[in-house]
Amino acid sequence: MKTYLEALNIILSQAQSFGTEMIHLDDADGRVLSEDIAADRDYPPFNRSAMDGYAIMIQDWQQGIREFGIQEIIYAGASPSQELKPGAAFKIMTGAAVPFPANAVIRKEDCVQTGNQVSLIIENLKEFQNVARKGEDLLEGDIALSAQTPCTPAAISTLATLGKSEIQVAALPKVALFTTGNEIKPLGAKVSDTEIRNSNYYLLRSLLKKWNITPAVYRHLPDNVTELKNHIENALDTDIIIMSGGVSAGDADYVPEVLENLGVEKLFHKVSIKPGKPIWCGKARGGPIVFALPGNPFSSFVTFKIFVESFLSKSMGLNPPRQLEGVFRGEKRKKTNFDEFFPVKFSESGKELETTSLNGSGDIRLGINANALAVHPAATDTLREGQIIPYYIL
Ligand SMILES: Nc1nc2c(c(=O)[nH]1)N[C@H]1C(S)=C(S)[C@@H](COP(=O)(O)OP(=O)(O)OC[C@H]3O[C@@H](n4cnc5c(N)ncnc54)[C@H](O)[C@@H]3O)O[C@H]1N2
Ligand code: MOO
Repeated sequence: MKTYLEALNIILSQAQSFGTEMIHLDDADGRVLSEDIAADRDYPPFNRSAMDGYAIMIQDWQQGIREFGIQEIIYAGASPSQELKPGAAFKIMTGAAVPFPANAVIRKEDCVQTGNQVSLIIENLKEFQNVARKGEDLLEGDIALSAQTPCTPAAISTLATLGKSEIQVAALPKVALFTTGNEIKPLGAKVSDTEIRNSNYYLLRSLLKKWNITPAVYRHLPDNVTELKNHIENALDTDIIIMSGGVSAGDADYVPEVLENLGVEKLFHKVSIKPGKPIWCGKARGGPIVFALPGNPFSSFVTFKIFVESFLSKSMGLNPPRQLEGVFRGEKRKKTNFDEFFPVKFSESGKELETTSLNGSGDIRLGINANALAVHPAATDTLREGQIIPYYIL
């Protein structure tokens, strides 16, 4: 049986770009740039006043002038009608261009204006005080954002500043999602005493949404070889097939055999982890990678986070989810000799990890208060207070 790191390496070696596409900036949230973005001009594009105040020539200050006649008012976006004269000041607003030969701005609070005269009540003044100089953020042609930058709010704001209303981003994969199981009913349907509702559809849909992916194909399939075969076969033109349930040892766990009979080459079946041991992963030649996740809700969740997200990250040109280290609080035993993933809450410092409640991988609340998944390493029987362990942020 593979360890999860071995399984992860196999999955990462399958990662590949899904191409690129042009999108509008309105739709860019969470997408990943696939082009370098150069500054179209210097930024700031002009010497920009950082304060509401008065713009003067430092040379006047150096010659001892402390009282100036106000020559003109400059609002943001405007230019003065005449060049600044010696001994004069412009009243100026934050964001306005400080026009040559003005080269210092004294903020309003440090001045007293009487009629059309302004007196400076400061001790020192430096050249370009309170002025953000043209090009000090970026020079025209500088790379402002490089390919593979995620479109965070800050990146989107920068793109807007640069006038990029259309951007090239990594294309999203075409995903088929199948849940399986005769006992699983859709929301709204009547459930008998032995049936349950289809939470994994909503779980996996929600996990995909974070990646801006909406499954192109979705079906709930019964534990029936013919139905499984027909629907999976029809989805072999996608980039990724994600399935839940039907992968362990039960008499109705047909998913691995159906996939193999369809020519999907097995990459691995079973990984030495808990939860998620029965995961099956394969690749159709020239077709999709298939993640057949175990049906228990917490198992589907963990295997999606560890395996599917790593695959998506690398394929989209992002760094895979990072393994961090934290200090375990409490005591935890394990019976298996597998790596065990368990839900934890990390403290504000991000360093202390406290176990949150979970009643096995079938717990319908999936360790709901957790913000991270910690790893109880295979070789350690008992985790003790203060032990350093790996974790992944959820
Ligand atoms: N003899 C063995 N039995 C089991 C093994 C094993 O190694 N030997 N592994 C266990 C482990 S670990 C897991 S995890 C489960 C995984 O089983 P399957 O992937 O075959 O999943 P199912 O049997 O179809 O379902 C498991 C569990 O999850 C519920 N489920 C399934 N789909 C959904 C859904 N869409 N929404 C909500 N809940 C779902 C299902 O009703 C079952 O309770 O196998 C163990 N058995
Ligand atoms: O590994 Mo299973 O995923 O515990 O229930």
